[in-house]
Amino acid sequence: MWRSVARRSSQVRRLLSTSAPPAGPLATVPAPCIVQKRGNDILNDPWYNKDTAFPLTERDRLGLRGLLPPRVMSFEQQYERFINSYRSLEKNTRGEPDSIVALAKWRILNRLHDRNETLYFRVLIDNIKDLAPVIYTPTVGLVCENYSGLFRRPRGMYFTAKDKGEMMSMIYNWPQEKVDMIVVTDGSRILGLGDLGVQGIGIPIGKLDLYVAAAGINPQKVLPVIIDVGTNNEKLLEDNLYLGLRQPRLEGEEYMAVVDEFMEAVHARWPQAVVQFEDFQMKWAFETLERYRNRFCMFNDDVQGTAGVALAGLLGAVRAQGRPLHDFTSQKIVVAGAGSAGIGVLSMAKQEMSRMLAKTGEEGHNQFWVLDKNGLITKDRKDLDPAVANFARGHGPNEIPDLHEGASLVEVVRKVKPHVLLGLSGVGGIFNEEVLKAMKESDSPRPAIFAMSNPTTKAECTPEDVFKHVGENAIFASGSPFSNVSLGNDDMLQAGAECLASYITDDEIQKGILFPEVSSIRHITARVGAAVVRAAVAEDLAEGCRTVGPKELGSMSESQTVEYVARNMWYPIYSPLVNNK
Ligand SMILES: NC(=O)C1=CN([C@@H]2O[C@H](COP(=O)(O)OP(=O)(O)OC[C@H]3O[C@@H](n4cnc5c(N)ncnc54)[C@H](O)[C@@H]3O)[C@@H](O)[C@H]2O)C=CC1
Ligand SMILES: CC(=O)C(=O)O
Ligand SMILES: [Mg+2]
Repeated sequence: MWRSVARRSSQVRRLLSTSAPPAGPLATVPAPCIVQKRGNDILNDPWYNKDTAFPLTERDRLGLRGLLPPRVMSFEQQYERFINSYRSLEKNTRGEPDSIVALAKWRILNRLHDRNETLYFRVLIDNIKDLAPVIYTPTVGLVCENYSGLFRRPRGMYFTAKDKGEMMSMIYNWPQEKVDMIVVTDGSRILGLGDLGVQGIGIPIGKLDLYVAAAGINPQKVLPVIIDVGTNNEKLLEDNLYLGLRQPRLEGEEYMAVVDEFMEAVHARWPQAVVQFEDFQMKWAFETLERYRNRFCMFNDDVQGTAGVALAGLLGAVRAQGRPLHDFTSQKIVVAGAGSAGIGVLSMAKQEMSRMLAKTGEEGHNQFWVLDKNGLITKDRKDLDPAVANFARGHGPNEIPDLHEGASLVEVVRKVKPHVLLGLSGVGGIFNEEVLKAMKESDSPRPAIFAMSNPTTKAECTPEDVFKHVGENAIFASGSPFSNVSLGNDDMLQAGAECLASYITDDEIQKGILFPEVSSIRHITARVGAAVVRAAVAEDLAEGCRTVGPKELGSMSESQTVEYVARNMWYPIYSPLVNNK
């Protein structure tokens, strides 16, 4: 999961301190890599392929002599060559419509990804700020919408309703022995773009690319997955070129049986793999989370991951007002969107408030006003989902008089005068001029506006709108590249969120900077990762890895844990290849 803060350019600057852990490889001599292939099979495998950079000795060893042009290029020369082609493409497409340029950039990167993973990830890591929006939101939305037409080569695995009874054997078709991280979607709610069926596979692919680049996950051990149970998108069903099942979505027990079989198959082959659920429509997001969270190593990123990062932003907003963190418990928060993401954020914010209040023994109140497509949600609403009912406004003495069921956003903002206005509605532009002008009357000296819906066209407002209508002092955050590596349960998420929030200095906070600069993301993920490891150890949930067990993790100091995490991050360098066929 990733996002960052949008700010006026005058406020943008690099944030990292020099004491951050190293982002590059720790060993200068890479360990050899045993390869079972020879000749063309190596050139056609993007994981082993080095293109023109195979040294002559390796060409001899691996049966490559004569299969490549004679000149041996260095990694650096290959890198420069690619960057030059990328820059030429930028130059040549100047003035073209944004979507054409975005897809052209995505294509050139995708071709490199299909050919040479090591070079692809080095390019991505070194240019993360420029390229994250190409491999993830907003371009990934466009890619998903056009996936069937753009398709050239498969990536990841495709499980469908027609594979019932076969998944346990299908899972062994994946060529890698070991998988650590799976991102899976059923394509039912892709960003704010709705049901895109099988075309939603672009999301797991893009997210995993970010995890490799930002968090140092080994790309050989990740698996993007789509579970295709059909689509209710009429346009796709009528499209002859659509690559998914052309049938309406399975529902109820039939749907659940397919996802159950997939989870059992994954667990049978890789019992320790983390399975991240992504972009499932709300009902399935919550149902699968409840169903699997205690049986499998899984989490839902839209519900839990978003909450972790949003909480870090909410805590940052309190600091930006020059108030102690404890004052978070009295922040008035209006949320537009009561879906998987909105309810996830609200639940975590409520937990954090309760935790803070428990320390001082104070009593808390409902600090949230939640709206969905039918306006303000109150206890008068019929057929309320239990997850949403927790946040419905009632009729008690702490309620604002005449804020009725279904009240409009502008009415709610005018009457509540919230400290924070948060959008996770999937509807572009709903924080319009009227709503933003109402935010000017906020009880906070620095009103915070979080327009978190993706892709960009679905953001509730732009930063320009905010600074124009709310004022110079406003704080703005949006959904854009930033990675979160928090896994599993809520305490670990909380630790990650608090670490992220604490990473920003008071000076930066005063300038309205709530999240660190994305170009230095590897340094930050090492620290957030270490905070999560320490929380897992404290909860007795850490399993460790190879020779480092929970005991060793528990005896590490904070800085040793950061160093341990940084040392275990994958970094793209060519390893000497040794044949074993
Ligand atoms: N920036 C980030 O980190 C993340 C952003 N998102 C974005 O959040 C959006 C919503 O995601 P989900 O909650 O999973 O979707 P969802 O479909 O589960 O929920 C959408 C909610 O918005 C409400 N809504 C629709 N129109 C509205 C309006 N005019 N005013 C107020 N509420 C309205 C719906 O009634 C529903 O409660 C998507 O655009 C997604 O891309 C989701 C996860 C992470
Ligand atoms: C960022 C994300 O997870 C979403 O927009 O769904
Ligand atoms: Mg998502």
